[in-house]
Amino acid sequence: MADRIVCKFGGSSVAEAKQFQKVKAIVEGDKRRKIVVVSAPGKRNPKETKLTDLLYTTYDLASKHLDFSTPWKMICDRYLDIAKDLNLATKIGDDLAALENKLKNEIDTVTTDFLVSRGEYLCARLMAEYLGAQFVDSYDLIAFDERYRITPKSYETIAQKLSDENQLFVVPGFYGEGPRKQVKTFSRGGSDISGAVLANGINAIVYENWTDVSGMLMTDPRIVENPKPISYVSYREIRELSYSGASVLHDESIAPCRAKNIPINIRNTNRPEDAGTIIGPTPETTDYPITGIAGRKGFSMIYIEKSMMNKEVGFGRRILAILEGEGLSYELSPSGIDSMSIVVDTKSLEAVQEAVLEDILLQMHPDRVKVFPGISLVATVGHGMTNKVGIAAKLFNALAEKEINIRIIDQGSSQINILVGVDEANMEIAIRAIYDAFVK
Ligand SMILES: Nc1ncnc2c1ncn2[C@@H]1O[C@H](COP(=O)(O)OP(=O)(O)O)[C@@H](O)[C@H]1O
Ligand SMILES: N[C@@H](CC(=O)OP(=O)(O)O)C(=O)O
Repeated sequence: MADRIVCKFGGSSVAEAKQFQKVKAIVEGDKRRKIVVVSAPGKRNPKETKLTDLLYTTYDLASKHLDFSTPWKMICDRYLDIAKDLNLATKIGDDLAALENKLKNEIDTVTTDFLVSRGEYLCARLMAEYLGAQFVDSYDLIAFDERYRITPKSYETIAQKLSDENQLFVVPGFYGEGPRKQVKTFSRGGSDISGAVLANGINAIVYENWTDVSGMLMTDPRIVENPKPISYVSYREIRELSYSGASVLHDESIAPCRAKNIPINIRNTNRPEDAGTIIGPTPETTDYPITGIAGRKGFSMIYIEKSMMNKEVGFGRRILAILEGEGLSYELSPSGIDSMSIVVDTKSLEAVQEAVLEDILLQMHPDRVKVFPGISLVATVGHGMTNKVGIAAKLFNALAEKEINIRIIDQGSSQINILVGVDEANMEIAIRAIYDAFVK
């Protein structure tokens, strides 16, 4: 079996014709790069809107029978410019006109997921023509079951449909086939998952994830100026970091690679000479006790207080059952003797908050129940922290010096992640304080 590489190019790597040219040079630079996955064109500058967001706006307007010409024209211009600048023969204008017609005259037959998926679909069509590669639709490769899990059959389909080892394939990221034959997208940033699933399906020797930074940095470069790069990070560490907000890699893209020990290499399309970050199975010793810091906003804390709670058998289980009954998943649940806090996603809570609180009051008879919105979670991650004395003290001291009130503390049993909950307004300050304490 020949060694093959799956390479995924994110929105920033396909934002315009000159980025397509860089992609071509990269793909042609290593003959093992046989499967190319693309996102929809991203921002050409920080002020621009991602094409995926323009598609969401277009759908929103079209479905309300409002004028969608402004975002739609921006979408069309992006594709037409790329096709023109690269002298492509594809009649992309015809595809766009057909889509526009559907939006105007048959909007009831168009779903959000279908329209938004066209961002990746059209980009992949252009890329396939530009690279002289075979286009394969991800709808024909990746299938979801009723609970939106990727079906095991998908991996067999991928192996079979992409079996020609001499062929270069281009596949759109971000979507697949839903359980009712509809187009179904992943969550935002999901092209990373598409690439990982294909890497698993074809037993790739490496999954390359090409973006606009030279690998994973110790924290978000939009928060700390020039954070130190990470040359190696374990699957477990990256999962904690990406789940907690390190948006460079979608957290659900780790499992498909981890299952087959396929290393993930994060690389920079604008600096292909940089080695980037390798993500692999084993922990490695690093210069610092921590590997990275990440933060995510948008959480709420449900706080429940009841005297003698610890003696009430099944209290925690029944509270969680109430959440389950409303289809609400929870992130973490630090508890005391007479109190319990449950951290949930604010947006998901909003839809069911009234029902959840009513159920808790009626079924659990608490002394007090209150929702605190506006919480962010900051994760400090690293194998180097395990069994090391003083790490937590240093971290809390750094936050205290900045007068940041800690709302939640959770050191997972894995010991490779210390999570703190702070007010959203303090998230960036907290990340900078922790970075300065451990790295500077
Ligand atoms: N720890 C981190 N290391 C590197 N980049 C990070 C980190 N946290 C957040 N980012 C951001 O992730 C961005 C890359 O992800 P994304 O915008 O999804 O790229 P793409 O369009 O290539 O998929 C970087 O430009 C950077 O701003
Ligand atoms: N285009 C989709 C999927 C994706 O993965 O994009 P990117 O690779 O640019 O993060 C999104 O914006 O969510």
